[in-house]
Amino acid sequence: MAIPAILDMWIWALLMLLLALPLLSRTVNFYFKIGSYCLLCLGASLVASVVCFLVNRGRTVRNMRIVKKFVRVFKYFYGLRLEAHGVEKLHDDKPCVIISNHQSILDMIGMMEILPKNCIQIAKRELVFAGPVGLIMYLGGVIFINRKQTSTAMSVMGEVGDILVKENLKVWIYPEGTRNGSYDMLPFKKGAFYVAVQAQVPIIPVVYSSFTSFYQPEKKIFTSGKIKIEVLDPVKTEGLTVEDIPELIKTCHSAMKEAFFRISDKLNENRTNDQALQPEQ
Ligand SMILES: CCCCCCCC/C=C\CCCCCCCC(=O)SCCNC(=O)CCNC(=O)[C@H](O)C(C)(C)COP(=O)(O)OP(=O)(O)OC[C@H]1O[C@@H](n2cnc3c(N)ncnc32)[C@H](O)[C@@H]1OP(=O)(O)O
Ligand SMILES: CCCCCCCCCCCCCC(=O)OC[C@@H](O)COP(=O)(O)O
Repeated sequence: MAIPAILDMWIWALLMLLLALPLLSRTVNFYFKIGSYCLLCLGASLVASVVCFLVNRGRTVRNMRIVKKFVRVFKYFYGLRLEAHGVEKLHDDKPCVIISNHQSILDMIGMMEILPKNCIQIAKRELVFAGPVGLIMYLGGVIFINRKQTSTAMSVMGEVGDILVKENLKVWIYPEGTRNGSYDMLPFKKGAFYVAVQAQVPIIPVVYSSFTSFYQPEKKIFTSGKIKIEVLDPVKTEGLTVEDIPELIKTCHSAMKEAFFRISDKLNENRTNDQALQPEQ
């Protein structure tokens, strides 16, 4: 008996939907999680801004302790387990430049997990306009730079170099200069190294394992997962000058890249060969 064409079409449509459901649910899950993360950031920023005003009455790096308390809760909402090693290297009450790889807007969770006291951050200027998120960054002492204008960015970073020792501050900079979700590390921008050499303070590299085991925006994947954090040994800059900066960058980049592949490797097992993190040849 021939199935009426209209019924046949509906059966096909239903079959297609059932087949697409896992993909659909993955995509729905991805946007739900990212959307909720942004809303969480906005809402928490608003509340944290009020608390910061009440407690510290304005812009001060001390507000970052309040930000930390809020952001450190986020990992539980997304089933992210963070495992940090060497964090004690950040607890020296002395100025330094902290540099770390930058993979996504989720990096805030990893940063706030280990952010030491009196540590300001360098951010792109656009973020100051992200509503309450920009407000809480401003209140927390974040320094905003215009990446499109090297000269002004350099002078702002130069000012950072001046206050580090004067005010016993640390500064956290993402030397890749932008989010990088690839299986590798981008070449480093030079600003962080100029600041460290100018202030003659150590550079402390921090490496986060690849998020690709649980977070791949291009494939709409955002599941629970594990982030390994490794704080590497401080790199001295005493006695160095701007001529030493290219070598300094190479030293930091290769140490971080080695650590990145090492701590990401285990998260790599279920990845196809061509995608696997390939250690430097
Ligand atoms: C309560 C709930 C809250 C929930 C919400 C969360 C709130 C969280 C709160 C708080 C945490 C906030 C965390 C914020 C995170 C934000 C992340 C970002 O936005 S990352 C993007 C911005 N960061 C960077 O871009 C830094 C890295 N970039 C640099 O350092 C660059 O060097 C820069 C921008 C200074 C210039 O970049 P170029 O693109 O021009 O490239 P180059 O190659 O580095 O420099 C070009 C030439 O300028 C010279 N130069 C660079 N810096 C110099 C300097 N300081 N002095 C002299 N010359 C310098 C270099 O020698 C080079 O010259 P020759 O080509 O070698 O001849
Ligand atoms: C009013 C609009 C509000 C929009 C919601 C804001 C939610 C923000 C979530 C926290 C952002 C934390 C800072 C961060 O990680 O920014 C990423 C930048 O490095 C991006 O640089 P780039 O675009 O990769 O060059």
